[in-house]
Order: sequence, then structure tokens, then C-alpha cells
Amino acid sequence: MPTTLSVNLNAIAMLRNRRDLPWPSVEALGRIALQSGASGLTVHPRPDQRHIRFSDLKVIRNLIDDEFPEAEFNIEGYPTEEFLDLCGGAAPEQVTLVPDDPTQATSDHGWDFSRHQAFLTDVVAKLKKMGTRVSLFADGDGDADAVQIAKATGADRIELYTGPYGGCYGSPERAGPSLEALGKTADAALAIDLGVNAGHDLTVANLPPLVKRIPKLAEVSIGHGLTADALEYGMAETVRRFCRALGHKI
Ligand SMILES: CC(=O)[C@@H](O)[C@H](O)COP(=O)(O)O
Ligand SMILES: NCC(=O)COP(=O)(O)O
Repeated sequence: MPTTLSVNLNAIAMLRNRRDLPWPSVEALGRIALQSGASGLTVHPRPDQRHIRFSDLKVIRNLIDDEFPEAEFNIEGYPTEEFLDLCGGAAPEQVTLVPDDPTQATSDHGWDFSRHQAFLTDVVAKLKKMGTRVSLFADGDGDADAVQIAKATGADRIELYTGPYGGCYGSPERAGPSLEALGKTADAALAIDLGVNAGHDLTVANLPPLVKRIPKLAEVSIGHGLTADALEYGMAETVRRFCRALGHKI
């Protein structure tokens, strides 16, 4: 079974929020993603709603329920009471817990599992009661003890934080060890029946070595690089459409 792709809509939402206009539409782009082979949609609502707005969650839930019942909704974030209420309302198939501080520009580390074990155990139990799969954002540093604690919280999966790997891809002497550490973390998780997802700064270029090293990788969630490619590869046709709207014979 190949690794599934969940398309993260945060970057689309951030572009939309530049204006008080409904485009680009997270619903329309989410639909295209699911029509084109993605297995799910990911959002990471943050407390200031600077990209995904809380009102987007119902729209995405309805899109999946009405048009793509096989698809999965993955909600990522720090488990505040507000976040858990949002999850209760949106009934995602998967929740990914991330140790983000509200002031962070983006996610940049996994959980300190020994420090937060009791807190995570409590939150995981609450989410499992809602019927959702739970994944925990984890550093891919090869720490098998941390993976054991992640499993002990009751979580179903970890999501490997691939930012450092993405950041040094193209430099074999740095990316090689980083990939191997991710692989070792995945091996430790899979050996104790803890599923493995991955995400952050993944691209068309750096995905193939990752899935080769971790063939049982269940899911990747990708937003920034995928949105950048969508703009680049969609630019030519879009410019042609605007030229046609001006009467150019293109
Ligand atoms: C957990 C993770 O790596 C992603 O959710 C990432 O934080 C995407 O959100 P932004 O694109 O808004 O940073
Ligand atoms: N969980 C990672 C994610 O959803 C997207 O991260 P990125 O591709 O925007 O870096």
C-alpha cells in the first residue's frame, strides 16, 4: 500500500486572508486535491486564525462527507480546550497533536515525550473517546525511548517532523544522516506497532528517498511545497486565461 497524501490547506488559506474575498477558496482547492489523487485534507488552525479560520472546518467536513466519503480529514494543532472543542465539532478522522506555541511562525519541533507524557495521555484519551485516530508530532532523531513513551500515551501514530531533512536536502553529507535518523525513529515505532506519518517541508524532490527508507510510511501531509508547485505549474494556463479575457488570441 503506497504512502497516502494529505494536502495541507493552510497556505491556500493564508493567501485568501490577504483580502476580504472568498478566493483562493480552500473548499475549491481541497476538491481539486481530492479529485486528483490525494487521500485527505489537512489543516492546522492556530489561535489567531491567520490562515485556516475556525469556520473553514465545517466547510471541509461537509466537502468530504458530501463528495469524498473515503477521504480523511486531519486536524493538526496544540491541544488547548478551544482546539479540542474544534475537533469535537469537526469530527476529523485523525488529529495530529503538535507542541506549537501560538507565537511560532510554523511548527519546528516534536513533543518532549517524557516531559509531557501525562498531559498527552489525558488528551489522547479524550480524542480517542471522540472516535478519532491520534498522531503525535515527533522529532526524527532516532530516539527509541521517546517512541516507547509516545506509544504508551495511547496514540495510534507519530508524525515525523521532516523539517531538518527538507532543509538540508540537496546536501548529501547532511541529508543522509538526517534521513537515517528519521528511518531509525520509524523503525522503532513500527516495531511496536505505532504507525508512522511524516510532514514538513516535503517536496517532489525529497519524497522519493524518504519513502524508500520508510516503505511503511502511512501518510505524508504537505502544504507549502505543494502549494508553491501548484502556483508554478498552473501559472502558464492562468496567464493565458487572463490574456484571453483581454481579447488576446491565444
Ligand atoms: C505540523 C506541521 O508541520 C504542519 O502543520 C505545519 O505547521 C503546517 O502549518 P503552516 O504551513 O501553517 O506552518
Ligand atoms: N504536517 C505537515 C503539514 O501538514 C504540512 O507541512 P508543510 O508541507 O506546509 O511544510
